Amino acid sequence: MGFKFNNDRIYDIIAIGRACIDLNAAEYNRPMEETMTFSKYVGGSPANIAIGCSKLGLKVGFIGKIPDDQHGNFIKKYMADAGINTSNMVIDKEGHKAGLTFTEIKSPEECSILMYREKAADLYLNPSEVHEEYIKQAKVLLVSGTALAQSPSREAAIKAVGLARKNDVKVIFELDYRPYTWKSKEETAVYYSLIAEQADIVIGTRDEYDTMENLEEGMGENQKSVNFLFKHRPGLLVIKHGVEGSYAYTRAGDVFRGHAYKSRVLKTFGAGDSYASALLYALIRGKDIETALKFGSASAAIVVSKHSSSEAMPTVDEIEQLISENEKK
Ligand SMILES: Nc1ncnc2c1ncn2[C@@H]1O[C@H](COP(=O)(O)OP(=O)(O)O)[C@@H](O)[C@H]1O
Ligand SMILES: O=C(O)C[C@@H](O)[C@H](O)C(=O)COP(=O)(O)O
Repeated sequence: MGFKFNNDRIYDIIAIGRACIDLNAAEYNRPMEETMTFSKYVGGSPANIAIGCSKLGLKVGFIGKIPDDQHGNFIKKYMADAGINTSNMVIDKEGHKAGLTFTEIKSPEECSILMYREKAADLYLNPSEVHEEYIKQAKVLLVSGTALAQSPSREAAIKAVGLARKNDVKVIFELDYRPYTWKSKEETAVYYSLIAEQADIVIGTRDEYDTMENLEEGMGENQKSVNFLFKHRPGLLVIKHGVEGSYAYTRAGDVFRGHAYKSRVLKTFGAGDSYASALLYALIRGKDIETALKFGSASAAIVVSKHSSSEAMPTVDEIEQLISENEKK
């Protein structure tokens, strides 16, 4: 069973949200306090997903705001070189800076991120900088939950969803909960449910669904989330459970399980973004949901074995090879 997209569009997917900088610990197995060297990559969940999709061969566009400085130049050039259309990446003229994410690799299982999101340029994307002419050229609009954290980026993202709905562009909501940018969990739940109810596909971890439902982490249940969201617009819900794998629920009542693949894990971050890019690639290319879950899991297994989130995004061949090696076992 697959998911139908509008095929007469220039872009397979347009993502809206942050394009930032990741500074990943270049020294492994030590706390950040003792880490002296970091490697720079483009980061930010929607940018990572856009890069992953482009590397898989999809035609990708991006809507966002980047700083008017060396980091902004780096982000724009990297994304353009990755094949992404950057015509709707607006340069901030008010002195806002790039969001920075430092990562810590204490052990393959114990990783964390430290985000600098104060006055990040992406949060200043204005609704007037979101254009219907651009959005209507896409099959899919990918909205990152973090874009809803503050105004005016919040209104920009809500406008984009409205334009997508008006122009029959499928809305994919990646919950992408980063507490650093939000004022309160109560507020997060309000905006998350508002957009999830209007989306065609929602993707998130079990904890992120708990946040959307305004529950303490660990208190939610997949079936209750599914019952709630299928009262609204979504046709497909994807709930991720880390190394335990993931589940996809369809409005028709089907449930599919995706298993995580064994990997030589270097760090855990990057799993979610690589998973989303390959899952969406597979769905957009008309593959069935079970195959899409395999694509997502295989892509994540590859990225957790590498140092970055964006640069490490795999090719279709690498993903297919990992899947077929596991099917021979
Ligand atoms: N340690 C791991 N080894 C292999 N695959 C993993 C690992 N962690 C996560 N994955 C894969 O990545 C997917 C998304 O990971 P998850 O941790 O649930 O999301 P997020 O990174 O957004 O928190 C999982 O469903 C699984 O397939
Ligand atoms: O999303 C960010 O701003 C940070 C990412 O760029 C970083 O690489 C990361 O944390 C990715 O983790 P994931 O959500 O597990 O894919």
